[in-house]
Amino acid sequence: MNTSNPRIGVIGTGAIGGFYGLMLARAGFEVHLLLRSEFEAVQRNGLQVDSAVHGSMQMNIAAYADAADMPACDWLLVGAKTTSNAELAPLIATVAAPQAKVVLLQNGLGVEEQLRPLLPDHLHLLGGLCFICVNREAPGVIRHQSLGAVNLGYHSGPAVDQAQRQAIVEAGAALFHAAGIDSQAMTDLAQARWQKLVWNVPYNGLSVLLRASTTPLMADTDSRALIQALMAEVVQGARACGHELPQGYAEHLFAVTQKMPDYWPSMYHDFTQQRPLELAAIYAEPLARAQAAGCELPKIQALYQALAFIDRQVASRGKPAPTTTPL
Ligand SMILES: NC(=O)C1=CN([C@@H]2O[C@H](COP(=O)(O)OP(=O)(O)OC[C@H]3O[C@@H](n4cnc5c(N)ncnc54)[C@H](OP(=O)(O)O)[C@@H]3O)[C@@H](O)[C@H]2O)C=CC1
Ligand SMILES: CC(C)(CO)C(=O)C(=O)O
Repeated sequence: MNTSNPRIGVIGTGAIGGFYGLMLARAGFEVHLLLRSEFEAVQRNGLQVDSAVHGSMQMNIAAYADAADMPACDWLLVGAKTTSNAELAPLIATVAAPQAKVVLLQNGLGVEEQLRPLLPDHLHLLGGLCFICVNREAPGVIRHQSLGAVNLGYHSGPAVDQAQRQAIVEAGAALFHAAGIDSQAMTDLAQARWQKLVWNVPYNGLSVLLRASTTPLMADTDSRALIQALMAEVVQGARACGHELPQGYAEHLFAVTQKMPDYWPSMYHDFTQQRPLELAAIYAEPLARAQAAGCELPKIQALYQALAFIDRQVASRGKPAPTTTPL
């Protein structure tokens, strides 16, 4: 592998993949983007990120509609939704250089465990937790509203010991640093995935169920109370599974969200676009793990059941007419 100028492939170039892909390309890295519905637009016009933090950025970056056409990459950033991972596994294997690092830039729990058996053993698998507000606005156009950090942790692969695992994670964080992105090398990916759920469990699901973005969700007494109760259950589930989250973490996230611009979580965009919701990774897996540890999470369970109904309705009926559109 090329350590001085690693080749970076983005598998699934949507909001997350496009934002980080463009930032890395802008920093001088060789970046290759795999796209599907937006391939022609990006090949024709390049990729554009309208960022409230970095300004408007536009770049022509090598774009592909077929993974077989991509060169072998040292780092693969998976930016597709968790619902696509199984179908993406053969594409990842096709594009990966020997001993490539595959980084799942995704929310939820159990995503690495689901993908691992579908990948060749010689690939390193990492998780990446993205603290950012981005969404696709038009084909090849991404809106970046705020934040941007990516925290990385090693999951599995040929690394022989903890020192080697940590060196790989630090090398990944260094790539993001070089692109001006905050990134921490984490030692405990499972804990970090639970921690991120403290935000995603309440806000992602409630945005779909109540058709509301963060500002109205935080302004209403009942939805505020519900957010706090859901956050408390995630903390409880994490504890039952052996992950004691930092004291006051839920309160911290609540305060951070109050300072964020009004935001529609990515699950809401999936709902309005009639795409499958990331329910397995964000709800079913944490519920199953907590239950296996003897811990019931009734409010999360109820939210999950309501969302599963909506998800099935969308899948079976096609387009519902959303009552609200994202801002
Ligand atoms: N958006 C955000 O602010 C945040 C998102 N996350 C997480 O990041 C992950 C990605 O989310 P996000 O970027 O919002 O998702 P998007 O829907 O914006 O992007 C997903 C991309 O993957 C592409 N894709 C899916 N399957 C394939 C395939 N078989 N071949 C090629 N491309 C494919 C989609 O293409 P197509 O257009 O054809 O569907 C789309 O471009 C999720 O797990 C989400 O929860 C985490 C933090 C913040
Ligand atoms: C919590 C938030 C909004 C920003 O950190 C995010 O990362 C998400 O939408 O998943």
